[in-house]
Amino acid sequence: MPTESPPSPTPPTPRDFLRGLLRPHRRWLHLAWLAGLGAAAATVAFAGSIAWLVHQSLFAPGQTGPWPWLGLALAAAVLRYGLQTLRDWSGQRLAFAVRGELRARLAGTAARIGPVHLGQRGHSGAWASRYQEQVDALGGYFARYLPALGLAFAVPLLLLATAFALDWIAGLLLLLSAPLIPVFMALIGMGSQQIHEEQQERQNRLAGHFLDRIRNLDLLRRSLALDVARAEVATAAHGYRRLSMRVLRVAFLSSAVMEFFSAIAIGLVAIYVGFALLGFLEFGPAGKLALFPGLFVLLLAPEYFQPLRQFAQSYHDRAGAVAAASALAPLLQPATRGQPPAPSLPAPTTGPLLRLEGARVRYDPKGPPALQGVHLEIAAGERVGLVGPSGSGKSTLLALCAGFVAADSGTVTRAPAAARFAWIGQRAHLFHGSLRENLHLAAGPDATDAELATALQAAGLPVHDPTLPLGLDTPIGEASRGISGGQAQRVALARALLSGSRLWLLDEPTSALDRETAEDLLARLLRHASERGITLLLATHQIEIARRMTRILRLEAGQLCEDRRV
Ligand SMILES: Nc1ncnc2c1ncn2[C@@H]1O[C@H](COP(=O)(O)OP(=O)(O)OP(=O)(O)O)[C@@H](O)[C@H]1O
Repeated sequence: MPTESPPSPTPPTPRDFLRGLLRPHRRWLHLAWLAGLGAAAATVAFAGSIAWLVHQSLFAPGQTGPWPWLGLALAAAVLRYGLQTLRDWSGQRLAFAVRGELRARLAGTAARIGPVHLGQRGHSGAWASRYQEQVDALGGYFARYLPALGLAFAVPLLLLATAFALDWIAGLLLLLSAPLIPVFMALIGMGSQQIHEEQQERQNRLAGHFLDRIRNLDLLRRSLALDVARAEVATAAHGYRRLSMRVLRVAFLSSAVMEFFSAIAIGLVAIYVGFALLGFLEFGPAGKLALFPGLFVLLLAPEYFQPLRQFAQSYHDRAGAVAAASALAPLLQPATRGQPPAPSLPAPTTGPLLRLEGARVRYDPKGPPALQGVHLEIAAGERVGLVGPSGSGKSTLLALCAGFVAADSGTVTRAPAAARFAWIGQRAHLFHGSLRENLHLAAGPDATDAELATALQAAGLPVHDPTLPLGLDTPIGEASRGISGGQAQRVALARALLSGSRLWLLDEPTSALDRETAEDLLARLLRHASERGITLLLATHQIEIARRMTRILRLEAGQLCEDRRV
């Protein structure tokens, strides 16, 4: 029964994405808010006890000693410090948990969508930048902005209620000055978000740009274009620096606006309290304002603005996080158009290893299919050669069997023995690390050095080869730097042997090698496969290689046009 591709899901908005990230870790935010509120209550106790202490020592010096009030002030200060530390710590815990989970999801998505589709969601430089910098860019939002957001409402309300209880005019002054700040902050914030988005886009481009040039250093040197490449990287870096300075300017501007308005408001309260205490103001409660409530309110005024100030300082964290979220959300989409999850048919316990029924693969929903109407059964132990002109769909058929791409129509059924496979392409993908580490990727962490050496020997690369001076400890650079192409393919064969897979998918494994090395590698590959009863699917342009298989499939324009046993 054919399956059609569902419409591609739209990524969540940045706000929904951020909300989704927060949901499982909400408790840390609640703890931060509670600790912040507790710290505000301790601040009220501290200001009250200091104001009372001054009042008593001026107007009733002999009544009670200063010690109880000093003790209370000290206890309140210590409590406030402790609770503020708890608030900051909970915010950091929240950011830590969210970033860890997001990185795990990104890595999981990259593994799930596989190598073919990974490139469609951004080049490797952009993935690296998103995995590292853009996930980090969310840190400030969770560690500072969200705790500050809740407290920017709750703490001023608590202090405002206290101020109103002491003197309603002072309370009114504070109340009227507060809304100015969010209004100006919002105006600045609108511009800041756009700059953040531009900055992150520039950062991605810079990472990709740099990586491309590093990868192609040999080519650039040979074509004498090093100076041009250097100038291009310098221009891109300069653009990024200019944009970073704009981000900083906006951050400073928002803090300055906040400081300016809070200074004016505190000044107003101070003038009111001062004039009322001196007896220049006769109206309302000002006429009979005593030192205790006056001083209490004056001490509370800067604290009233403190949460708003923190909110303002962390506001650009929000802009940065929204920009990062809009880049990260599409990466975590479950599937894009044309690659729905493969139909889940019960895995057969007997019968063919792989069965394709009317399989169609389309990379571009509007373009022609790369494969269509492929009906095929491959039995365990078969050695199948895939031939056909360039672009006929050989690699796509291998990718479909591997599960790197899904059929957008038709079905692919894999027997349990095909769930694990080894892949050898034109160039082995080796990672920066030692030879041992590269082999452990396939063999698992428990494989012994003797097992690794045996596999290398079988692949034609003895561990005591003079070109491997440090044996299994020989360092290998990314893209197999430090060893030859032939040796890299032998490492790939050793990995296939160590993996214990019953199915080997081979995409022109010898095409980049000289004739002698290619012949040796192919002979070893076929010998080990037949000794172990391994099923082979080998794409090749060389018919003489295909003739060494037990079956030949010919593809043309994505269709299977010949299937013959040799
Ligand atoms: N990742 C991709 N995204 C978009 N189109 C692709 C992708 N990979 C392959 N194609 C297209 O699918 C078609 C089949 O390509 P495929 O690589 O499977 O052919 P091939 O027979 O392996 O070619 P070659 O022998 O040159 O490697 C081609 O038209 C190709 O342009």
